[in-house]
Amino acid sequence: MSNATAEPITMQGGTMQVPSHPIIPFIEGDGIGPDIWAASVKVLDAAVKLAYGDDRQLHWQEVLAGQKAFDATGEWLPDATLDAFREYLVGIKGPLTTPVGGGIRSLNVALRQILDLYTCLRPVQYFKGVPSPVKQPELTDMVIFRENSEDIYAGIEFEAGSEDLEKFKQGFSQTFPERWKKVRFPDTVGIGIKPVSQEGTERLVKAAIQYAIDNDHESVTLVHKGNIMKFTEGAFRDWGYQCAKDHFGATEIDGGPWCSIKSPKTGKQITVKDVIADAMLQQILTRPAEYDVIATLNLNGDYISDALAACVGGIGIAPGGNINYDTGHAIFEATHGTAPKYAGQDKVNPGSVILSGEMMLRHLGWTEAADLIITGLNGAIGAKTVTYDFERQMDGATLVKCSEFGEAIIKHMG
Ligand SMILES: NC(=O)C1=CN([C@@H]2O[C@H](COP(=O)(O)OP(=O)(O)OC[C@H]3O[C@@H](n4cnc5c(N)ncnc54)[C@H](OP(=O)(O)O)[C@@H]3O)[C@@H](O)[C@H]2O)C=CC1
Ligand SMILES: O=C(O)CCC(=O)C(=O)O
Ligand SMILES: [Mg+2]
Repeated sequence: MSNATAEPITMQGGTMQVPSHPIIPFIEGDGIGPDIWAASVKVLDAAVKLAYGDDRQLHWQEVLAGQKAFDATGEWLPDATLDAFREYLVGIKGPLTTPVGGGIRSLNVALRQILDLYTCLRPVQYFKGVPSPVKQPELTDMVIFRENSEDIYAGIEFEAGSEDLEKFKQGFSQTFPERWKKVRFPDTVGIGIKPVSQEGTERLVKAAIQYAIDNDHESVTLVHKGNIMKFTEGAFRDWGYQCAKDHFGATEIDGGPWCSIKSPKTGKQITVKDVIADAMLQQILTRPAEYDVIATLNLNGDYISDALAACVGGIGIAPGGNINYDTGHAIFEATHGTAPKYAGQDKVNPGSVILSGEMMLRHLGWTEAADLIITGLNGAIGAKTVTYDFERQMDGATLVKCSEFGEAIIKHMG
């Protein structure tokens, strides 16, 4: 163990300053969270050690959320946890449970909203050898920019039969009597509100286009259901194109609305296009090579993330990060949830959190350590030492536990 002092990551003049021994807050998570975290932290520490010896080290600081927090403090998301993510800028988390129907609202969504982590960044790539339900999984190579702060995830809902709904109904039906008549069963209805703003759209689309420029991508596709939800999803499309023009000098192709940007880095053209979400969900199976960077709204992004993860071998290796590119705040986390039926069995694939950690290392600029994780993961999959989710679909594979898969990744790093 190094004796160097642990320090916070800071932002100075819009640039992230990463000390050699940064303090990284982590949430273990509910359900399968503790199993996955135990395996993942070993992989992340091993990659850093192998890449930098004693010169660098991640200093983990546990913060509480979910059941563990409630049992210890009576709060599901204690202020101390939010303060730690605010102060230390970059952190990582396991999945947290959200009850369906009633109960607490999503703690995962709350973290994103309170810290204004407006981008949910979810890269989807194929690792050779991973079993997949599609014929050419290697054609799926996309990066999802899911808007994380708006849409129906803002949680403005009125429960059927509640006093609040009665108040909402009164105000709405008096102000907009013709529209209220369109509600089919007004006595038993529950209502949700879907806010989508120009500012919210613009910062997300700007981040997606900048990412395409920085990482030499060919296209950015705005995915929406704007034919039906004209002033939310349709506006997302229009504001997205406007953003491409205003901030990146995009020009229309053949009279629009598709447009093209000349990359200031490579001089290549980047196409900005759009597609309606249902068509996109069939085309990711039939023509995945046509999609590259995806910019979409919150709910679409949630559905698309899991669908694309399935195409490249499943949610067990689907990573993500929730990022505010302006303040530098970021929390990395798997795409999957708490899979409660597997909790405590040391069984599931820790790949999603390990790859979320790999994204975090890359975000910190620790690319050598990040690269070692990819090498290790490819090695473990290549050797067919895999967890149940892969083993059940792979010929001649050796079934290993969650912890053993982490150890196999470490073994194959160097
Ligand atoms: N960001 C977060 O913290 C998220 C939290 N959630 C929450 O998680 C809870 C459970 O949600 P649920 O809908 O069951 O979705 P989950 O993603 O938790 O699980 C669904 C299925 O996905 C597969 N799976 C999930 N994780 C892994 C893994 N690490 N390795 C291998 N397979 C995996 C399993 O499939 P199989 O049965 O085929 O083995 C599992 O049964 C809910 O409360 C939900 O709100 C959900 C998503 C994100
Ligand atoms: O917060 C939750 O429980 C679910 C969130 C989710 O599915 C996601 O962000 O992908
Ligand atoms: Mg989801």
